[in-house]
Amino acid sequence: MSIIKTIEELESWSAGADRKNRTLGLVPTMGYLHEGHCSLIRAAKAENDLVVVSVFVNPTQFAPGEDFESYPRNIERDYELAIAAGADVVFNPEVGEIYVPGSSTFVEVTGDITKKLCGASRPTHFKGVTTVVNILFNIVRPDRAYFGQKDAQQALIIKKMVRDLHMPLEVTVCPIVREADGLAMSSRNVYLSAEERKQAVCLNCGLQKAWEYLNSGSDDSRSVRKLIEVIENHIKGQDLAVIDYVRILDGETLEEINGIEPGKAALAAVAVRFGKTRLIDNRVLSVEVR
Ligand SMILES: Nc1ncnc2c1ncn2[C@@H]1O[C@H](COP(=O)(O)OP(=O)(O)OP(=O)(O)O)[C@@H](O)[C@H]1O
Ligand SMILES: CC(C)(CO)[C@@H](O)C(=O)[O-]
Ligand code: BAL
Repeated sequence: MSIIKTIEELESWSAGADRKNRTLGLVPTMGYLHEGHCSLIRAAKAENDLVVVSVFVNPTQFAPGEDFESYPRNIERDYELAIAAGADVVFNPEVGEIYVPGSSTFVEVTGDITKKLCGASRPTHFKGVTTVVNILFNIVRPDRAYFGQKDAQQALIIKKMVRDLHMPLEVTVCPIVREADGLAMSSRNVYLSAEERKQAVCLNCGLQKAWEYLNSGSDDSRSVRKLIEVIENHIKGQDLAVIDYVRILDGETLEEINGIEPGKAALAAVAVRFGKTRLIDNRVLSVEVR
């Protein structure tokens, strides 16, 4: 099997793959694969007979001036890593294969869930994501699709889209895979200079400090305002870090909350720029019901 570039080739593979009796898991990616992606492929392989990994740098989720052109690409290496992790097929279409000439249809999830966090900094981003994910679902027709918790807001939005539109598949969200020092793996980490890379660990450390404060027993340990301050103060200690956002919101709806309620998950999410590189990370915060 080699890299599949067209829908026609994918359909002919699918026709020979006994799809009626075999389940298929899809792992959508933008390529430049790392261990985070491989963990999704392994999860897909454990639960399905067949696994398709798509590698497509989707232009509609990048705004003008963002890094669409310079996004790291290495399809040969991606192919090797995907197959080693258990993929049956790597689907790597050209832009014109996904977006037919004259294409003008978008799928958009509305409300707080797409407007907050990355939706505030990248207002057209999620409309591009939900549109391409929809197109990939229509082409591949998976039984299950796999996404990473690193992009927590994206995962919530896709789950909502699937629910709202009665899409006939299951969405699984896999845990964040981190480097040894705690930095969340991301294809964009390769943009970082040596000094930026060292300081980038502050996203995860700031989130860890919030977790520790939440469990410290202080009077204000459940206060969202205080926990945000804890994270911000930690990140501001790094001279190259420029905060885009630090927010703590309802873990399902991304609505505003004032405090962490027992038995209810909250999402602490951060986006931080190091030069031209924008990194994101998050942690689910919860306290036990007593
Ligand atoms: N560290 C990680 N752990 C778990 N899943 C991840 C991780 N990094 C990416 N993913 C997931 O892999 C899928 C494809 O992501 P993508 O190709 O954009 O990689 P990325 O490393 O997040 O890239 P970027 O640098 O663009 O954010 C998404 O569902 C994403 O959440
Ligand atoms: C889901 C996705 C592959 C859609 O282009 C992308 O947003 C990503 O890699 O997270
Ligand atoms: N994983 C996020 C894809 C993006 O930033 O466009």
